[in-house]
Amino acid sequence: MEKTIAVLPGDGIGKEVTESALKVLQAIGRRYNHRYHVNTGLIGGDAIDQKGHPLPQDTIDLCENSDAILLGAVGGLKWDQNPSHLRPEKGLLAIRKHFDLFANLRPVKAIPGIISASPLKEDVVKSVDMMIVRELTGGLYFGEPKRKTDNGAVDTLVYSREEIERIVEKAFELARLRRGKVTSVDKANVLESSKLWREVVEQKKLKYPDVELDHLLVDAAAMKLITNPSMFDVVVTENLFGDILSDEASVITGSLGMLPSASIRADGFGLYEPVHGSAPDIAGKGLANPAAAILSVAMMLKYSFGMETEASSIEEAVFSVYEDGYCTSDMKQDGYRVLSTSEFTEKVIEELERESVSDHILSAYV
Ligand SMILES: NC(=O)C1=CN([C@@H]2O[C@H](COP(=O)(O)OP(=O)(O)OC[C@H]3O[C@@H](n4cnc5c(N)ncnc54)[C@H](O)[C@@H]3O)[C@@H](O)[C@H]2O)C=CC1
Ligand SMILES: CC(C)CC(=O)C(=O)O
Ligand SMILES: [Mg+2]
Repeated sequence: MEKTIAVLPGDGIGKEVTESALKVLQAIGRRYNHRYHVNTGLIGGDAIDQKGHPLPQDTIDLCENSDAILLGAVGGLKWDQNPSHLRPEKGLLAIRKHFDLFANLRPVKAIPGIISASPLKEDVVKSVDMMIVRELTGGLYFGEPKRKTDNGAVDTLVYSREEIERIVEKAFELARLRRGKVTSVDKANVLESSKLWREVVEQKKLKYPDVELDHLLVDAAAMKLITNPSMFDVVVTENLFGDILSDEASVITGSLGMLPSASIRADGFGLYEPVHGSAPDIAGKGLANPAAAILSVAMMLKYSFGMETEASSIEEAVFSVYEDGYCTSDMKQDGYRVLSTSEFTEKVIEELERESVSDHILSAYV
């Protein structure tokens, strides 16, 4: 099997964790005899500095000619005072819109082997396994008018029925493959866009009588994520709410550095990136947890290439490192040895290669 991957490291720790992700991807290639052709492109602050645009045309061309996109993160203090069109984040929003990557999947699971890294009580988090489905190409981040003057500013939260229908359909379909429950999160007691959201969800429900549905207002959902996170199977919500709730949900795992994401469209083409940002506060120090980027590779193999076995082997390898008593500094626990980004990555690769040997031995007998 051969695939071409566009790799966009971006800024800050995006570069560091993408390096880890690529090492694991090549280890998967060795283990399963796959060939991954990697082409690297510029996005975000680096692209502004080198090309004068947060998403240069040659990066778009590179991605158009690839089977999937792996992205690190964008942003940094250096560009925070830039005019809006020259902020790194615009590059990320632009690539999502360009490729119509409307469905952002953010899985949140308790991490076996280091449950205690969560600041929440073990009996609250131990069985958590949710999928946050965030609408990614509409809402407040893209609505017009969007402008600021000295005397005021405006952003516009707009959704069409079709934009809501397709993300809600995705959520119900995913719920059928999981535990059969959708929780729709909105602010229907105030926002007109949420009132339409809730109407569409109720209409879609009629097509999925086998799927359980409940609605939560976003403020109540934020509270439930802490008090009763295991109530959630699939959570579907709009762009801004999903952005905020997924960072909050990362607490359950013990670190934002654990959360991968898939941003996909109807034909399965996708962009895979950690939920976290460029973390300028720890960039360049070898402290970044690469797990989110590594698990994003697993999501790419699963959602864009249908390689469930290969995806599971990455997840098992990551979890094994924690079970063996290792972690990165963000998950620091008594009794665990703290590893640097590269040391943690090497441990994951060792686990993948160890499993490979055991597969080989097993295949000799079955
Ligand atoms: N997808 C993307 O490219 C995103 C970009 N950003 C950008 O990132 C920059 C920094 O934003 P922040 O609000 O600080 O968010 P952030 O997600 O970069 O960091 C938040 C906190 O989590 C920690 N953290 C994040 N990832 C980590 C990892 N892998 N291992 C260990 N610790 C980790 C950071 O050290 C920081 O204390 C900004 O320019 C922002 O616009 C923010 C979120 C997502
Ligand atoms: C530029 C931001 C919207 C990135 C972010 O926070 C996210 O996608 O989670
Ligand atoms: Mg975010």
